[in-house]
Amino acid sequence: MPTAVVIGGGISGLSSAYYLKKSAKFSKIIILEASNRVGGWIKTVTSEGGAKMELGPRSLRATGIPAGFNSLCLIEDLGLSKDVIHVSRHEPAAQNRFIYAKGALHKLPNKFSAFFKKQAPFSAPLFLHSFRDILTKPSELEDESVYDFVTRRFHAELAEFAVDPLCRGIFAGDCRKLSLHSCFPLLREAEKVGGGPVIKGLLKISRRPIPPRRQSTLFDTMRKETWSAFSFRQGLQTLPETLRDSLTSSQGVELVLDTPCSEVMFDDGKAKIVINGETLDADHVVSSIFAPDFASLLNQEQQNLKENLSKISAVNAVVVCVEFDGQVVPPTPGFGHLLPSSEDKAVLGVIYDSCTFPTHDRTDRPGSRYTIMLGGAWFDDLKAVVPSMTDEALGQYAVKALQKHLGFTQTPAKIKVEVMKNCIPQYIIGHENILEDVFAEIRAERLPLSLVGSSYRGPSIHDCMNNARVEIERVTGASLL
Ligand SMILES: Cc1cc2nc3c(=O)[nH]c(=O)nc-3n(C[C@H](O)[C@H](O)[C@H](O)COP(=O)(O)OP(=O)(O)OC[C@H]3O[C@@H](n4cnc5c(N)ncnc54)[C@H](O)[C@@H]3O)c2cc1C
Ligand SMILES: C=CC1=C(C)c2cc3[nH]c(cc4nc(cc5[nH]c(cc1n2)c(C)c5CCC(=O)O)C(CCC(=O)O)=C4C)c(C)c3C=C
Repeated sequence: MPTAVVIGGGISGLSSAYYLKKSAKFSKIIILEASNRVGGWIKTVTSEGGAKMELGPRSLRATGIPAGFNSLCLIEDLGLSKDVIHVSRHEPAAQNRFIYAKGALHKLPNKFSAFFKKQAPFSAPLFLHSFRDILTKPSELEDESVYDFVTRRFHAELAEFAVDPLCRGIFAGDCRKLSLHSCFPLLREAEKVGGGPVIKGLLKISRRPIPPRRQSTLFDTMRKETWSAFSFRQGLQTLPETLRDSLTSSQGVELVLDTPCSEVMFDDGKAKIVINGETLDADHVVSSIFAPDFASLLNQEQQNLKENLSKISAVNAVVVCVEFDGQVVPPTPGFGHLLPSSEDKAVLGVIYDSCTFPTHDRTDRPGSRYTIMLGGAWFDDLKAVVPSMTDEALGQYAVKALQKHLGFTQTPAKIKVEVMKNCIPQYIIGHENILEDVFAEIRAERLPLSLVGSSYRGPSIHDCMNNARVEIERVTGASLL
């Protein structure tokens, strides 16, 4: 009776368990979760009055095949289509994205004509920066930083005022250290297939037909209704909770909460997993936890693997969700604004939650929600300006930044602070080499081990779910979309 053990009950672990179950190749699937809940970084809290506060991720991007398509198929199969809420591409929350630079808010270009106008904080129309792209040959480098790539092919100004804040809004990371190869593989590929010009390469790639492997009504709806981003009526936590319910109501699946795995050993093609001092035998192990945390569970026999996995780093962030009484609106409605690191190291950006998903506002009376994100790769800079690092001091610091950026004089009625340790892995230059060594060793030693989760190939919820499917398809040989 083959048994699979999944370590971690975040979105990657739950998706892996779902696909393991779907494959019907294991008669027993055990999910071990250290905390008392599922979802990992996905965490929605509902305050009195019914307002939803997302303490981690808040939306999924409406994107195509394969990763976005995979998520919508899974959401549809879980019976969640009716619970999805979306922002359409034509709404201000999708059209208006800002950066706060040189002490003011600037709208990022959102239509073709905007590229031909000079728009602060840029010193020239953005189309001028595309000339260098046309004239620059492809790089021979194996990898380079995202910042170096953009500066080499376009302009340092684009790197500083657009790409630096973008990387803060996806990786909470520093684009001078992040790897182009691992963070934006499509841009690297575009340079290669375009023979230089990235714009030409992106056009070529976009013309490649990727036939869908199945039909999805929800995906068709997304396209027809031109969604930009989506969530769920009761918040993002609906997704892991529905996965949990689907799994625990299936035969042969066991979810064990409050149970950290403390050791993993491999012997003769099998695995032994230690929990609460007892040993569990498994035919296959799926680790969905942060790579260095998994490394710490391995013994000296896997010294090489331990060392390589420990090289993957992550950053800490602080999420401050605030709620005002009444209508407190930004100068222009939009998704939110990001800050270049040259503007403010400690403050990453602000999300205008009520503009994006007003359905999540309190239902008993008017209220307005915002989220301020702090720290990331600049966590030490945050510590320097908020030495006590108490929830109260962090909350006050975040509110001051919000008031300054948006010109508010009101103070929020509610402030919720969440300090998140190692919440977002950093794919720094050379990340792909580490992964190659790790996966080569697993193959060479025939370890019954799958590594999934945000530590490896993409931090978005789409990436986590799609990579889980791809890996379980590899292990089981089943087609699972
Ligand atoms: C602030 C923030 C905002 C984000 N915004 C977005 C967004 O808008 N859109 C988007 O797509 N993505 C976003 N992301 C990224 C996304 O949320 C994460 O990458 C994703 O949720 C990671 O899921 P995971 O299952 O791989 O890992 P985790 O969520 O870390 O899950 C791992 C689980 O394993 C458990 N665990 C740890 N150690 C053990 C052990 N020894 N034994 C058993 N269990 C263990 C943990 O308790 C946890 O539940 C955001 C992330 C953060 C932090
Ligand atoms: C507008 C302000 C934003 C802040 C501040 C922010 C912080 C932040 N984000 C992540 C991780 C991710 N965010 C992702 C998507 C995403 N984030 C923002 C904005 C802010 N993020 C937007 C507008 C989006 C949607 C992207 C789009 O629609 O184009 C993702 C998923 C990326 C994907 O490929 O789908 C991640 C991951 C962290 C860790 C963070 C600060 C702690």
